[in-house]
Amino acid sequence: MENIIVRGGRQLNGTVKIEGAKNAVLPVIAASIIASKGISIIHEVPALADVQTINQVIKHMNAEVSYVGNTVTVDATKPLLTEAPPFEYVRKMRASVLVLGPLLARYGHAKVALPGGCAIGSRPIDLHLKGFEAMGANVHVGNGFVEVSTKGRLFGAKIYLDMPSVGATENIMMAAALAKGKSIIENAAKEPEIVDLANYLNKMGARIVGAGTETIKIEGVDQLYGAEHTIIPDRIEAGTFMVAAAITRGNVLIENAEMEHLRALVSKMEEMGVRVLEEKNGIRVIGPKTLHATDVKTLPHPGFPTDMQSQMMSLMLQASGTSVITETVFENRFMHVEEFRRMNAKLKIEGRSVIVEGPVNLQGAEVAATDLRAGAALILAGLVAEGYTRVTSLYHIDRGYVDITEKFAKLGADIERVNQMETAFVTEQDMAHKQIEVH
Ligand SMILES: CC(=O)N[C@H]1[C@@H](OP(=O)(O)OP(=O)(O)OC[C@H]2O[C@@H](n3ccc(=O)[nH]c3=O)[C@H](O)[C@@H]2O)O[C@H](CO)[C@@H](O)[C@@H]1O
Ligand SMILES: C=C(OP(=O)(O)O)C(=O)O
Repeated sequence: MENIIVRGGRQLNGTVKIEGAKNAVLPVIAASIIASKGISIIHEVPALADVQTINQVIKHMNAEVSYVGNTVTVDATKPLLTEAPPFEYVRKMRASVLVLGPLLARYGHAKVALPGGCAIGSRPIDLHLKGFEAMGANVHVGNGFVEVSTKGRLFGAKIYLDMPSVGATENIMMAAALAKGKSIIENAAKEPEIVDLANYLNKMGARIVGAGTETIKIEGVDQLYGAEHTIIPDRIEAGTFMVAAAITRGNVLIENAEMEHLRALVSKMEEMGVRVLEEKNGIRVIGPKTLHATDVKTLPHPGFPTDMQSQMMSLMLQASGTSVITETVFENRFMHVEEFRRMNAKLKIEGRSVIVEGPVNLQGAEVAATDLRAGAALILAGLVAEGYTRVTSLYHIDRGYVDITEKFAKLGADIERVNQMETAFVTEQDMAHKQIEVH
């Protein structure tokens, strides 16, 4: 089993290049199977475990998929199976449910293992299913599966989402693209990844307007075709490196980062005293001598992203004063608090908020990545902690970050990915002891 070991105290400087967005590429690859003619060529695909999983899912259904360099090519023109692979895949990655909309619209049937709960909350898919029902589908849930079917074509419908769910907006938008007539999604999610998916669907021949606003209008068409598309940069990977620059008081150019996608984070970082500059190729972040405390509440886009909540907590731990971070998107996304405490963090959970007392002298410790962003946040804390931090459960981090160790090392961090058996030390003292033994 592999771990990441980081020794704190190095300032990060230089340039880091941001990959294509995980949360954009997964729905785009899922959408590619809606094309009954032509192939799709998708560029800037990040080499993530989640990308391998979604590729496996659509391969299992009979799509031909190749992944060369950063380009995925999908040929879904052969008849597809409408039953997605077993729970194993949905357990690994909830985005597997995004094949429901395309299959239902193209074949009038889809069956997928029902996703279970996960470390950040229960994450139901009721809003996806209500949307399909409004378009005329029958929904059957039983024996751990969800099955959706319709006799003829789906028909266009007006769908109001109780909350602006990203996945529900995507699934409904894909299904509506091939439905008969006009659909309207109200209270739709406005994330940049929704816009990216709509742009790809429109290149395939769909007629979607309003993506990125709370009302999306979709005029259904009879057929969709493969198309070429380039995935937008990953705003959460960018945000993670922005925090890395700030927390180490470094100076880093985050290449490809899109200011427009990062407004909420930038404004909070500026409030904390961080300098954030828009440059031609991306965003430069310069860490201040003193970080100031602030309050943050996670919200659907354009609010502060829940996927940056744990990384922001790392930064708050270094800020002077009391910060409050409130999670409103997921009901259980504070698993990292216990891990931060192992590093000497002073954190108090009060309902959906965490009170952060800073600045604190973080101490290296063995900590587990409880989800992918928590894993990244623990590395960030490790960058400024005294001594060695060992981060375990790396499979979470690998779902969402390409070469994270190498990228941090290139910026000057003392960080290494090791086989657990090779290096048993976790603390400075242990390390020193080990060196004495060696000499
Ligand atoms: C692959 C992907 O793009 N993942 C992102 C996506 O997840 P995902 O699409 O799963 O997130 P949603 O926006 O759907 O979830 C937001 C909230 O709505 C609730 N909900 C959602 C659907 C539903 O049918 N019923 C329901 O109650 C969820 O439990 C959660 O509390 O958006 C989240 C919120 O920005 C991000 O954290 C994830 O990184
Ligand atoms: C929660 C996340 O992803 P997913 O929805 O794929 O679990 C994330 O990217 O932070």
